[in-house]
Amino acid sequence: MQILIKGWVKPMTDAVQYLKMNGLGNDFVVLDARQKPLKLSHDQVRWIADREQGIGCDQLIVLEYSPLDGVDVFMRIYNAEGGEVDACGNATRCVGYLVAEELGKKAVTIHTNAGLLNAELNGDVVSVDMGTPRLEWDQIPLAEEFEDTTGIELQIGPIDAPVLHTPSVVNVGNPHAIFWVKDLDAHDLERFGPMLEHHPMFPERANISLAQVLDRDHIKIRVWERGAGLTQACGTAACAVAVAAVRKDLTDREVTISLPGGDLQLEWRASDHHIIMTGPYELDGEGTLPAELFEESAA
Ligand SMILES: N[C@H](CCC[C@H](N)C(=O)O)C(=O)O
Repeated sequence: MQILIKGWVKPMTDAVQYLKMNGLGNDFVVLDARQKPLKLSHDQVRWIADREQGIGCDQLIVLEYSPLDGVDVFMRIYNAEGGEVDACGNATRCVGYLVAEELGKKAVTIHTNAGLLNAELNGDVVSVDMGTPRLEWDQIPLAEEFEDTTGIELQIGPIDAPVLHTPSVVNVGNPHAIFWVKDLDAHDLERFGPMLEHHPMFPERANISLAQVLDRDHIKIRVWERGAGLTQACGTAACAVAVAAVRKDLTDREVTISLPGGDLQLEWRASDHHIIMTGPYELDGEGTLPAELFEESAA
């Protein structure tokens, strides 16, 4: 049986084909492991994600069958550093497109470790219901208890002269810390990102966003992603920032989030507290992984 997704024909050979996709420049290698299960080691993921030695991507996405009835696909997500994570907004739009095209449906259900996500294909954009945010300190999670997660106290910098910051924290299937700034370009995120990602306050580390509110319906952000570093865009960060901005009454519930790679439309719906993220998807190409990549696992 062959699966045709816009020309991505899976020959029934041992070669492992992949698609290259991106959401606003946040790029992915997508493998379809539904016909032939794939068990990837940390090192194999890192090789695939490596932009010099391998194929190059921010995240590796593996499609599997979901064990749940009525669910169209299971989406497994690995960061470039090799670890598996539970949510990836931009990739969810890309997978939503792939599976909707393949099944000839407009709306599909995607199973992730963070829960079931509904994606709807509307021409050149996909809208994803990313579910409801988790807002309690132990759901982020944080190492210390905070009543108000719209602004926690975070000591950063040298022991003898620490600087107190008060980021907002939100979990949208993965942990996010949002630092509100007046001028996005005045901060060296490449330098601060890794320190903040690994701050002891975040036992599962965190995705770090700098957010500049431009208007009640527009926020500009840059993101240092956990396990991937600076990316052109981060869908879950856009979701987290939109939720945090409403909680702090900085914006209304429908907001445009501008990232270096482009804009996402976000709504944190008042009726059911679901986060609806709408944005583009792009199919960049396809290829075949080298057979030797899998020889080591046979060894
Ligand atoms: N780095 C994220 C996963 C990818 C998120 C991002 N690519 C997105 O579009 O949401 C994490 O470790 O939680």
